[in-house]
Amino acid sequence: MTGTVEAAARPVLELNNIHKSFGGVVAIEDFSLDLRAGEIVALVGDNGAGKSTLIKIISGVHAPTSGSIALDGEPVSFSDASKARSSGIEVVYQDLALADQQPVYMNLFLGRERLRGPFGLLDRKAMMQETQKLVDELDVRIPSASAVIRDLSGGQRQGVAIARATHWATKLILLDEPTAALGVAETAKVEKIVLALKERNMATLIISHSLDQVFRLSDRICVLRRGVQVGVRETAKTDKNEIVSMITGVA
Ligand SMILES: Nc1ncnc2c1ncn2[C@@H]1O[C@H](COP(=O)(O)OP(=O)(O)OP(=O)(O)O)[C@@H](O)[C@H]1O
Repeated sequence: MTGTVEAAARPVLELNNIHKSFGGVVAIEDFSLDLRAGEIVALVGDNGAGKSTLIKIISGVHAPTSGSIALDGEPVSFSDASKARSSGIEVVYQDLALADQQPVYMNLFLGRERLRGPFGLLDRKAMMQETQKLVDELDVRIPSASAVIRDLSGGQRQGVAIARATHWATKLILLDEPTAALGVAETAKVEKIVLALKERNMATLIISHSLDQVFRLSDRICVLRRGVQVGVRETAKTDKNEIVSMITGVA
């Protein structure tokens, strides 16, 4: 039992003193944050604060100039995004990377298809069944696992993208403005799916420009200002005024 408690308390992701420059531009100056299983942390900050750069560092797209990253207590250094993916980190971007002409189940397994038999044929039945189970669990409302992506609404597509990330992520899901392109009703549905990630014990980091959304979804809020982590607050113990003044630096 003690072991379980310790495992739950240990951060899934630790970012320590991350710094990132692009030539002369300092995008991240000094950033540290821990993320735990089953929690949603919102990353907020003004335009250009460095939020997307951080997501790209965690997901292996950019290497930090200095600083260290640990996953489950083990130091990691990803040479590219596929290394981060194979370590259990998945990203959902605002502009979806879904194949429009393909059915939902093929998108779920894109590049990682299930094969069967000696000739390595696509195991469509297994992929469809797994997809259906997952979309049911996450309550992603789509007509069926074989529906074609182009026939789905924006919210349904984003639901599929999050389901795909959930299927492959073992540790961490990064959501970069997942509802930026959606209307109110669709946003509400996607937020429900994001909240369901907590029940799957996933650690989730979400970038959002909507403070209303941040307060609906997150357990903690991490504020970034000009590349510096200026504070982390428990959502239940702060309010919008405090977060806005942390974002802007104006008390
Ligand atoms: N590949 C790059 N080359 C040079 N500079 C970059 C690069 N990527 C980001 N930057 C710079 O780093 C800083 C942080 O940018 P970033 O996109 O991470 O901010 P952001 O908080 O995600 O902003 P937004 O909310 O507008 O998306 C900016 O000054 C940006 O111009």
